[in-house]
Amino acid sequence: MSSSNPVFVALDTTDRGKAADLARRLLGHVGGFKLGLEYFVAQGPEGMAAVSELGMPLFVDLKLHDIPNTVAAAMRGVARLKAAITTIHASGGAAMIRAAADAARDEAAKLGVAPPKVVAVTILTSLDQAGAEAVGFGGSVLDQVKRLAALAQDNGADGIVCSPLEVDAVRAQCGPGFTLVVPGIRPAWSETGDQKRVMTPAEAKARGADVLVIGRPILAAADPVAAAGRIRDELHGG
Ligand SMILES: O=c1ccn([C@@H]2O[C@H](COP(=O)(O)O)[C@@H](O)[C@H]2O)c(=O)[nH]1
Repeated sequence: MSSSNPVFVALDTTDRGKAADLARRLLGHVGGFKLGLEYFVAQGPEGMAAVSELGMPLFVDLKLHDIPNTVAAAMRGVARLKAAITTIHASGGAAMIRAAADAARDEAAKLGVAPPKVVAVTILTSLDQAGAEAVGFGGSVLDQVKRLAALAQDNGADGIVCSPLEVDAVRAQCGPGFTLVVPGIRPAWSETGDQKRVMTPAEAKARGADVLVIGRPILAAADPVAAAGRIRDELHGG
């Protein structure tokens, strides 16, 4: 990941021209680009290339969650996109996590490229305690995130996705080499929207997040480049 700028901007759009234009404008202001399911469904692999050809690290956020055989096959396709980071759901279970991690590494080796970091989504940052309980996660959100982080780490994942609120506890549990990808980032000047477990970029970074995923605070700003610059300044203590 970019050591100087941990921000991956979530280019959440279905529009290839808009994604590529924003990515071009944000070059040098963020550390990488994240493209998700809405973009992939609309634009496919060619649409991903329209952003990856700009040369910045690409985060392919498809949150795969299926039986191990299906996830492994899909993960081979993700590796062919030359993603730097990609996601699965930790709740897919041990065998699914292992299949995803093995497939990513195996396909990348065949292509002679670096494998994507396979990171496992724990509890979505749009869920609060009540929301997590409603889908059947018992105990505190923090305990569930720690449990899923251990499952992911034990089965070959490179890291997890969690909210900034869990970063220090997961870091203590999983150690320095485990990649913590953190959405739910909200500068003090931005709206929370549907995110429930949030923190500012500087707070999340100080707690030990490796990658800060930021969408609407940049995308919905009147001037996305200025918003990205403001976040970068805040991360440097400005
Ligand atoms: O738990 C999760 C996992 C993924 N995301 C993704 O991050 C971005 C956040 O966008 P904002 O506009 O900054 O809220 C978005 O692409 C989500 O799909 C997440 O928010 N929480």
